[in-house]
Amino acid sequence: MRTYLVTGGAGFIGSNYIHYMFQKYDNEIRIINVDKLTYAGNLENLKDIENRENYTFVKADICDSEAIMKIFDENDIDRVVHFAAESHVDRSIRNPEVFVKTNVLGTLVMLNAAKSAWELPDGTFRPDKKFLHVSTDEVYGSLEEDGGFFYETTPYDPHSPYSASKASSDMLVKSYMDTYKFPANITNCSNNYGPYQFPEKLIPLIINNALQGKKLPVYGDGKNVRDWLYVMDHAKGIDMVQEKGRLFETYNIGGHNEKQNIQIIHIILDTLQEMLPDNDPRKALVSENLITYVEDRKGHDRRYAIAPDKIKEEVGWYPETCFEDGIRLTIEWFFEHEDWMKNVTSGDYQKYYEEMYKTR
Ligand SMILES: Cc1cn([C@H]2C[C@H](O)[C@@H](COP(=O)(O)OP(=O)(O)O[C@H]3O[C@H](C)C(=O)[C@H](O)[C@H]3O)O2)c(=O)[nH]c1=O
Repeated sequence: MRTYLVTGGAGFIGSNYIHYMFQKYDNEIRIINVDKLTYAGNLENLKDIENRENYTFVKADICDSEAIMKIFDENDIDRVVHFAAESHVDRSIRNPEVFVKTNVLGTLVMLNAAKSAWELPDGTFRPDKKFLHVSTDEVYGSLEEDGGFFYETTPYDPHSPYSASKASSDMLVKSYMDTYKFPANITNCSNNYGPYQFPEKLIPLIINNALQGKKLPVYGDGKNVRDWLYVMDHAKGIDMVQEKGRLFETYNIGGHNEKQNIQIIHIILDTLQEMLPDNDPRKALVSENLITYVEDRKGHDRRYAIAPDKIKEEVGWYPETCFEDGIRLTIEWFFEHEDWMKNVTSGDYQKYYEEMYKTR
């Protein structure tokens, strides 16, 4: 039975990946999930699988090399899938340090632990051990409004402290592959959306605010473009890259679904109107009048878009969920998980939200 070590498995993408993996492999795999449980990590995301015999949760910080080494000492890990990261651009602009610590140093700890567990005396690695580093398309910088794509060969040009920290972590993984022939892959994904996403990110924030009749903050002119990827498609892509991709390669994973932020907001409002029953009091609150143009994000990247070629040709992956379906599935999930949203937006979230939008 293959054993996976998933870092950041209680977060948004990590928890969806764990769900995907158990749906696909059921009892054929074992998953150890190591997560620090920051504000963005939530064991509620994994409630339905927490009692599985082939699942273990370890609360630890990936920067704690002793705790990470212990996991490798006690388990014969076959696959590492490294999600754990600070991920919110706005937070990185306000407080970059924690991004460098978790994203850069934490990745180094993971690399060192896997290397020392998997390395043979002759400097080669035990067969069939693989490390996958989950990263972002933001490392490539920003595209012009009217064209072009990010390719795996596009030079890195990160702009925010967040993307700079992810670019650094990618470079560390690359250096381990180049120097030690460490068996790894890097994936760079576009903007994810779907169940369990923390409402600091555009889509869940807009859904949550609209349902409460709160203002919908649009940064700048609202015409920045993101390439939206349904999170379960991403989970499938990661698994396919790890099993079918060429070792040492980078694969971009994009939604091929470019939309301006303002378009996203209109689609959400229309879909909410359509899905809410007439007798639901929230229906009257959902309105375009909530749209509020606010101060732009500093250094706001204009456009991200990923070329479809490499992962499709080499691995056979493509995004299966069209945005219309993905957004309905997401909204349906939020309707069914009102308590989840209430829990994650209580306490510190209010403080964060008020501070973030004080000047906006
Ligand atoms: C929260 C918020 C955002 N925006 C704008 C800013 C962006 O142009 C777009 C999406 O913002 P968000 O913060 O959701 O995501 P990105 O900054 O594109 O970054 C995200 O996608 C990449 C791939 C990652 O790697 C990041 O980890 C992930 O956070 O909406 C607004 O206009 N209003 C708002 O209230």
